[in-house]
Amino acid sequence: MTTNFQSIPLIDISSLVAKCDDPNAMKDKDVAEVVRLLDRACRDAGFFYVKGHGIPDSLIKEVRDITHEFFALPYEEKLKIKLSADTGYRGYQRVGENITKGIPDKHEAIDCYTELTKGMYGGLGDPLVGANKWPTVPPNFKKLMEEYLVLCTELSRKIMRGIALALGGSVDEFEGKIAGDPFWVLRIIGYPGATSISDEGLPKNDIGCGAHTDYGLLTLVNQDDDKTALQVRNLSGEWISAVPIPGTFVCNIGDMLKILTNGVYESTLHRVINNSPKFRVCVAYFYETNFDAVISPLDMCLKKTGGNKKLETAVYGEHLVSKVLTNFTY
Ligand SMILES: N=C(N)NCCCC[C@H](N)C(=O)O
Ligand SMILES: O=C(O)CCC(=O)C(=O)O
Ligand SMILES: [Fe+2]
Repeated sequence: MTTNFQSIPLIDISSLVAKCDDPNAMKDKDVAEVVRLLDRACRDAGFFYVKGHGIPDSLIKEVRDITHEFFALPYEEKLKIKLSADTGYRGYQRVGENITKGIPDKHEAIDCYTELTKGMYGGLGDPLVGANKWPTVPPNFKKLMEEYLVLCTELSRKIMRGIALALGGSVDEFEGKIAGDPFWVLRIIGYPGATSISDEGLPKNDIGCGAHTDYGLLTLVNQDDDKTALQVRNLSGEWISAVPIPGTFVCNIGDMLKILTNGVYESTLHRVINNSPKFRVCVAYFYETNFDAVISPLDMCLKKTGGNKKLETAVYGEHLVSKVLTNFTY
């Protein structure tokens, strides 16, 4: 639904993280307050920062540092894990290879997904079949990212528990058939620094990632804390910067959660412009539904919106595959 928000709310989720698996969680006044703040943030902006998430700052920082190290390698080294249709769209893409609304983005990235095998889900996932392409330099890259993925999955499950309560549902509303077996996407992204100068004499850059929405339930953004580049669009079309706040993740809602809530929560448009002269990295973890989940508005959300189904039913895996196939020219 989104509003003319001018800033992105920051929520301390420590009580939710500690207690969301306790059957009496909602009776706890600190949890109830987090739930209320989540509801406000998801309605107003579809974007929020979280602190008190329990993932060690040292690990979050190591993930960004190793990402800087990888992108600083010679191009030939990075090409050893090149992404193509043959790799199931997994691996490294150079600057300009990913396309958003027809325009090449000024970013390079490694894309990883839950591994799929041929014929799984009746062939729905076949374009994405393959093993992830992890770099062998820096040597501990795969191990670190896999450790990080486990923690992001667990944290996302907990935030989704809070969101389920925020909608007035049961705590496990998004488990079972919706996301009892959540698919994940990891995008390890590098944005080259600005090399030109604006009329005002400031560094300026091309668009690092064009305006888009995310595809699934919830995104956790781990961004460099010394460059402001991520921008979120409010109702009047103003771009509000998600200024880095050390120790936090930027969280945002994806298309599947928008459908589930019948638009009560928005998958807000956002884009990236790195106007800093320095190279910026972001590691974005996407917590998605089950790959084959059939997603339509929940009854409790239909009730909140006058009973009319505003959004079409979607199959998550189809949505993802159609996006991935248009993000590349092959
Ligand atoms: N898995 C997710 N959400 N990836 C977001 C990528 C957004 C850019 C992409 N070219 C696009 O147009 O969607
Ligand atoms: O670089 C960022 O801060 C966000 C990237 C993003 O929006 C995405 O990969 O979907
Ligand atoms: Fe995004």
